Amino acid sequence: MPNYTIIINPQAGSGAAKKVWPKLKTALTAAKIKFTYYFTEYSGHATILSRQLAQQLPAQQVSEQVFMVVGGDGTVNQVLNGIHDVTPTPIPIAYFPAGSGNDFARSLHLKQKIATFIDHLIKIRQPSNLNIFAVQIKDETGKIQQQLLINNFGMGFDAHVVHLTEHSTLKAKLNRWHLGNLAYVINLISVLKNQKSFAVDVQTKQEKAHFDQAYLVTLTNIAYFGGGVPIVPTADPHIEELDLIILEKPSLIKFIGLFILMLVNGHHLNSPAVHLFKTEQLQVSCQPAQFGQMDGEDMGHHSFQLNATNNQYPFWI
Ligand SMILES: Nc1ncnc2c1ncn2[C@@H]1O[C@H](COP(=O)(O)OP(=O)(O)OP(=O)(O)O)[C@@H](O)[C@H]1O
Repeated sequence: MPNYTIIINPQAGSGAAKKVWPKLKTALTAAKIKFTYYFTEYSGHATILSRQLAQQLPAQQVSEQVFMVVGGDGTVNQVLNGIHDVTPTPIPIAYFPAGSGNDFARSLHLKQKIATFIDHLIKIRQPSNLNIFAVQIKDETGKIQQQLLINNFGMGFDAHVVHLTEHSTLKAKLNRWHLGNLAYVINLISVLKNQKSFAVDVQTKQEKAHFDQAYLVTLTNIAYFGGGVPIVPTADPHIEELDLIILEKPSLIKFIGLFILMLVNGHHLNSPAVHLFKTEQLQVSCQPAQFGQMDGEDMGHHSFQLNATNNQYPFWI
């Protein structure tokens, strides 16, 4: 059985992770699982903390280590970015979902029930490789960021919703009644009123495309975004594939119709206003500046240029 280094984000799920941790800790101890644990202390700390902890591991212990995340999609993203290149053999990541949206867990059917999680954990013998994306993000200042992502990168509509939600107290208030995702729905209405269309250029290995009236541009590794909205039902992290969906600005009535189709049967993908690229490498850029989101984290307001490729990472799930 591996040694677990556990990173808990006490803020995830507006405190859900902090609340569940004592019960999870008791269950891990009862199951005789070996672990050490650390709480994140500020936003972005999971990357720094996990990196430091991975760097401190004696070489002979690396093959027995698993890093476990107790938090949401953003914390998994940060731990992955923290540890992925520290050791010659990547350290697998286990995950107990305790965030607000938990889209990564949803796409992998991971369990939030402690007993089921522990039962499964003790049966795992080897990691499973999943697809992740390596992205290079350049903004209008020329600043380049290299990041790994597990779920999606969005420009425009979805990122605008994330921006408003992350900058309001509504999500925290609603999370008290386990209704945090309602904050996204409420902000979605405000974004519907304010989001303008924008220009997007796409280049894949196979084709080039330009859209003058893009509204939502989302590169995704999984079926969901925004806490369970099935944006690309065929996207699957078990498949080495980049899925880019572009929605051209629809009328309000058409948007509502597409949204209903998306929730009901995924037939929004058949609309002429929706364009889906499935590829192994792509470049996408937007003009003028738009809000961006990566794995549900606000990336600010920029004219992004994105380069993305597939990668594989071992998960202990
Ligand atoms: N101690 C802390 N204080 C304040 N913010 C923190 C702390 N630790 C982590 N964070 C930040 O909390 C944010 C949210 O984390 P996370 O995405 O895991 O939870 P969530 O948003 O509730 O879940 P999901 O992404 O699944 O919707 C991240 O941006 C992270 O940097």
